[in-house]
Amino acid sequence: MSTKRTLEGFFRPTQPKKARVESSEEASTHATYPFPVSQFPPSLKDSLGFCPAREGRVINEQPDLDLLYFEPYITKRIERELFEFLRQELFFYRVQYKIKRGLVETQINTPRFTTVFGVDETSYFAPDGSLMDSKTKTPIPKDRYKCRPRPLPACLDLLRKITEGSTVETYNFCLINYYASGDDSISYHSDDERFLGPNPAIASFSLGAKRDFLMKHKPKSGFETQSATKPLKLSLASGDMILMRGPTQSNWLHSIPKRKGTGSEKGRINITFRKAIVKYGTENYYQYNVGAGGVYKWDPNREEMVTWKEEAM
Ligand SMILES: O=C(O)CCC(=O)C(=O)O
Ligand SMILES: [Fe+2]
Repeated sequence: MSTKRTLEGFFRPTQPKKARVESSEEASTHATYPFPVSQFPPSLKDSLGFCPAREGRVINEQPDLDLLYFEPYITKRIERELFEFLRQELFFYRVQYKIKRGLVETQINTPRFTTVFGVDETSYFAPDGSLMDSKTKTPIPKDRYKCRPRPLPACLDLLRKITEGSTVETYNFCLINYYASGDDSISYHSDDERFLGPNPAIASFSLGAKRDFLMKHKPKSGFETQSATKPLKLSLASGDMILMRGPTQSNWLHSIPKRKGTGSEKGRINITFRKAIVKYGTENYYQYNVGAGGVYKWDPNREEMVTWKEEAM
């Protein structure tokens, strides 16, 4: 063995426990990002061209329900790589906020990691990353938003375009949840905010650990007779995508309940694509998915989310 190789071996840094995910040289940058987000490696980009892997199955046999379930959407060949890539490349938040009911103020700790990209229809990002007014095509006034909207990084924008093609809908927002373990959850809610317009379509991807997705009809008011609806339980697997559309959001609630000992500790990423039509939607999404706290990033050596510090880059 030559001296050179011996020395190289001596100085080689200790390997991380898990090999880092392959990532390409170019990355998406923006003044609002804490750090650049890598582009998909060619292996991922090429295989996404073959998605959806299956046709969607319509689930609409109950009142006010219209789902299109792709089982899976992301081909088996790449779902693991896509999960590892996104978990490693994105920045996340653990948002805290206060709600006031009457005189009582309660602190809410969002029980999952979140992040968001996008801007509502009244604005768009110019190629240089600046925000423009959709009507006048001129730069927006500095004070239009209480938050600092972020463009979708190239990797998520590619997935958005593919999703638009297969759902025949358009989206300008990408929200991401990371459920680190079975203790992370989202309680029963519906995504029928007025800023999404009537009958919003929401495309929701699952990657990583399998988790139960529960749906139940909204309670009827006291005067109405209880409609004959059955709660629904879908076991969402890595690569699956569920499109919720039509009257679904205004009539049904959905949740990911806490779960123990079913592999949930391996972590699950949920990606939703939505379309916000007014400025308030942008402010709401950044308030509840970025907030004012610190940045978290996946640490491949510790295999957990850790607080990210600028000097660590
Ligand atoms: O994680 C999921 O599958 C659902 C997430 C969700 O409902 C939401 O972010 O509004
Ligand atoms: Fe939701």
